[in-house]
Amino acid sequence: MSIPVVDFGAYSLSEKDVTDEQLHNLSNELKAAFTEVGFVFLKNTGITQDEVARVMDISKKFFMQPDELKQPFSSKSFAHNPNHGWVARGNCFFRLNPRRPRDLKEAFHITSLHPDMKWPSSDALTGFQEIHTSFFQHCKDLSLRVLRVMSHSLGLDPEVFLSAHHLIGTEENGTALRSLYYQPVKNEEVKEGQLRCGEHSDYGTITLLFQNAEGLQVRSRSGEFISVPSIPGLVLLNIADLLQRWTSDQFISVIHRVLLPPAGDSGARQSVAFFVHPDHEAVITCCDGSDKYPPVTAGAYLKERLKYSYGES
Ligand SMILES: O=C(O)CCC(=O)C(=O)O
Ligand SMILES: [Fe+2]
Repeated sequence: MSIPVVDFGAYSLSEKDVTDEQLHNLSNELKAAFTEVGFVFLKNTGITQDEVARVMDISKKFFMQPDELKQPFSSKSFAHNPNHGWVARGNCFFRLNPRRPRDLKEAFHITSLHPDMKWPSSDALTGFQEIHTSFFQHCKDLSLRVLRVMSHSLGLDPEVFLSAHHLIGTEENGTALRSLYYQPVKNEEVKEGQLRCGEHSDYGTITLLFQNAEGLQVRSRSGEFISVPSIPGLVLLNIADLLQRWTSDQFISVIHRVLLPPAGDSGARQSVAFFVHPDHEAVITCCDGSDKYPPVTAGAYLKERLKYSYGES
């Protein structure tokens, strides 16, 4: 198995709209990837490698600061949104596979673009808010385009997924931009079984992923883990659990993980993930009209998943 590459140029962010024929072709290519692999590389999306590099550079400047300077931006310290902000390495939040020791990483989360949110703004971090906000918007725009193609590929009303994603960037929706920093690994400090990111599947509808180094592995249908290359300029897109449920298991959400670097590799690794979730109040019902899964609101589903994974809501 390898991850297919699909040219999204016809519906890139620089295109106003897509023709019926282009939509039809894109639908066919993406449907094959979503039903057989669950992951796909998109090229020519309109999100440029320069933008990705800017997000990673400014994030890295934030992460490289001493903890005292990051602490004021700690998640849970925001009254408006407990998911916004810095999550320190070693935080109990970071155990995507609860059977393994904590993941070796730290992160900065953005879920709300509410004007009252507090952002790092020291001279060294000039542009942090603007760079992240603009990237969030581009990821949102691309995700909505992908969701439109998806509903087309299943022969559904074009609005069926889109109408449940109106509130991205507000308190009423769980979509998150997560900038991740995997620190250099010193072998003598690693616990048995510890990874950069334990085995898991994502919770929402789709995830966009940008990475600057290898390490990601995806589990194939036959059960073996396949290494995914890191290809600058391409967007890695995967199906997450709620969309698998929504599509009555037609689209598959697959397990993935991030390995430790090979012995002797003392490099850090960065990635940026955009986890798309429907609006908290959206009711998710099997789109083929079956009752394979009972209806659930996206907010209740997310809360349950977080409780199970992290023992918190
Ligand atoms: O860093 C990566 O490449 C993947 C991270 C991931 O899968 C996640 O945070 O859900
Ligand atoms: Fe993931």
